[in-house]
Amino acid sequence: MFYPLMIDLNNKKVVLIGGGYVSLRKSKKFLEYGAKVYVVAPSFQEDFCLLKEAYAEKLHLIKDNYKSEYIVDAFLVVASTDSKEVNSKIASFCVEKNILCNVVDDIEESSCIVPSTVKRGELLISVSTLGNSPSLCGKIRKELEETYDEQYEEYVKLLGEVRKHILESCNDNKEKKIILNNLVNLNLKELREFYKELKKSL
Ligand SMILES: C[C@@]1(CC(=O)O)c2cc3[nH]c(cc4nc(cc5[nH]c(cc(n2)[C@H]1CCC(=O)O)[C@@](C)(CC(=O)O)[C@@H]5CCC(=O)O)C(CC(=O)O)=C4CCC(=O)O)c(CCC(=O)O)c3CC(=O)O
Ligand SMILES: NC(=O)C1=CN([C@@H]2O[C@H](COP(=O)(O)OP(=O)(O)OC[C@H]3O[C@@H](n4cnc5c(N)ncnc54)[C@H](O)[C@@H]3O)[C@@H](O)[C@H]2O)C=CC1
Repeated sequence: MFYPLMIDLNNKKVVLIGGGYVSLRKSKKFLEYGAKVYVVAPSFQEDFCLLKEAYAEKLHLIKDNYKSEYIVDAFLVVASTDSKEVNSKIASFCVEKNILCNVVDDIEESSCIVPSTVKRGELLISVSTLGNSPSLCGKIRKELEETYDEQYEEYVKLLGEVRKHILESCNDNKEKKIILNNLVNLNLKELREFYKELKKSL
């Protein structure tokens, strides 16, 4: 059973074995979330060069076939070669060493899988079908991107600011909860006004 959990990957060592399209897509995402990314493969999809230019410090490309020495100290490993045998060997090593492992061609051998995500600043929405249909994940993600548009970046940030002030200034727990519950019924314009008034009163 997969438990939905948010993991801080900042400066964590993530190793992807395989340098194809799937590895490229996943590497980009890990880099966006601050991981130190190592990719091991005998040959790389050409866009890895562009990614290396953008993330000179954080991305390391190692031209070699898989060897366990590349993953022994990893926090998270992605087995993303086009060989079932190699991917399976990587997965077994990770089980033995207690390393999180995402196997791109076998959910049964994966100890973690990657959901689709919509990120609007500090609002993060994830969608999973537990491997039944990655295409449905993509479809739902696109629908959510329309419902939760770019405005939500400012909206969630403001909610966070207002909440901080209310937690500091309101001592009545019941009242505090009612205010916080009702805040999310304001639209962005109303919330901006509310925040302006709140700051004036401090
Ligand atoms: C189990 C899992 C393991 C993992 O990778 O973590 C897995 C496994 C496999 N994917 C396959 C295929 C495709 N995957 C995508 C896309 C995504 N795949 C992602 C996650 C996951 N994929 C995990 C489960 C997620 C869940 O269901 O909750 C997403 C959400 C996140 C990400 O990878 O970043 C990202 C969507 C990004 C977005 O659009 O938002 C597309 C679409 C495309 O490429 O256009 C296709 C082709 C169409 C199709 O198959 O639907 C195959 C068959 C390979 C083969 O042909 O043999 C396997 C292996 C198998 O099924 O055994
Ligand atoms: N989880 C997902 O979202 C998806 C998974 N897949 C699966 O992912 C696998 C990989 O797909 P692509 O990236 O498109 O393949 P690809 O053919 O573009 O890339 C495969 C990579 O693996 C490398 N490789 C092969 N043997 C290796 C070894 N011993 N050590 C290190 N690297 C090695 C190759 O050099 C190449 O860079 C497919 O077999 C498919 O089953 C495919 C689509 C989506």
